[in-house]
Amino acid sequence: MPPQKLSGKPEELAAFIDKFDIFLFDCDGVLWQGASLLPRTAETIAHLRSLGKQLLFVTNNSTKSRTTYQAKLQGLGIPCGINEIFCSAYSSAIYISRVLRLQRDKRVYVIGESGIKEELATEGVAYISDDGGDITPEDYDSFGPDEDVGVVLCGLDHAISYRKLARAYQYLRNPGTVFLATNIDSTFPTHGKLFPGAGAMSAPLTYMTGRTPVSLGKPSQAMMDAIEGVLEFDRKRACMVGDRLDTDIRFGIEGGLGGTLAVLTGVSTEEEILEEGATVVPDAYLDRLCDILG
Ligand SMILES: O=C(O)[C@H](O)[C@H](O)COP(=O)(O)O
Repeated sequence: MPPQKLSGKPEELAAFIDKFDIFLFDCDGVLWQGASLLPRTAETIAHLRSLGKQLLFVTNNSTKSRTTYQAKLQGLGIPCGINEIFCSAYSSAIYISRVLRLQRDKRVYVIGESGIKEELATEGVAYISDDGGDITPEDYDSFGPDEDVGVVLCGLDHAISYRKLARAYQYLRNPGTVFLATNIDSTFPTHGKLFPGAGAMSAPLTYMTGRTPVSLGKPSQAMMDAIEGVLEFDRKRACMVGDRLDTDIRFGIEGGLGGTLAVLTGVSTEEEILEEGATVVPDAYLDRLCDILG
């Protein structure tokens, strides 16, 4: 069935919203673009809360920790609890400490930003990273496989460099080193345009090593399982709201959620949503999130 466009159709929209007790919100491209909140977002979130809906903010953006997201949301006028936030930096840290159970004497080599480092520290996982300066003759001599590095974890890094990648490549030459990515989004929506996403950071390593990272962000169900590990909810009464078909909407569909709702303020376009033969199709879509307010 083609997805229903719900903008400007208050009755259909109310009936759709009524089907769910919990809404999982993607962040970049749904709530905000970069530092700018999209129009009337805080009001829309408050409206859903006033209807008694449970909310969860689920973002692939690993540059911030849950604590920093909580401060960002609150600063933008969206009060929320820390347990309402789930980011790919957190799901990666949980995966490394609780699923992989990385030995205490092993370290994680991080390509990424403070969000990953903070979440690893909270889980008690030791990590190293590189400052990313120019590679030097000494680096060519000293870089090499390191038995102490058990995991290479790659996320969005606005200061990605040859040196960071060269070091990761040496660690990954050891087949025992686990290769993880916080998420593998090809692009990242900000300032009304698309820029390279986290997947563009790990892709050169895949090209170099022939190895594909395990991704801990949407649409990976490892993220859904991690969410369920901390929050009990009925999947059939849950709706995933997102701007991206291949991550958010696919995450909801493959997770067996009761519904998926796309918005057109981020990556995926109306043409892609309505494309004949599309493999990932939301149940419904809106021009923008605040259309929920009518
Ligand atoms: O490349 C990335 O990391 C992502 O494009 C970005 O951070 C997505 O965040 P989300 O839309 O899940 O909030």
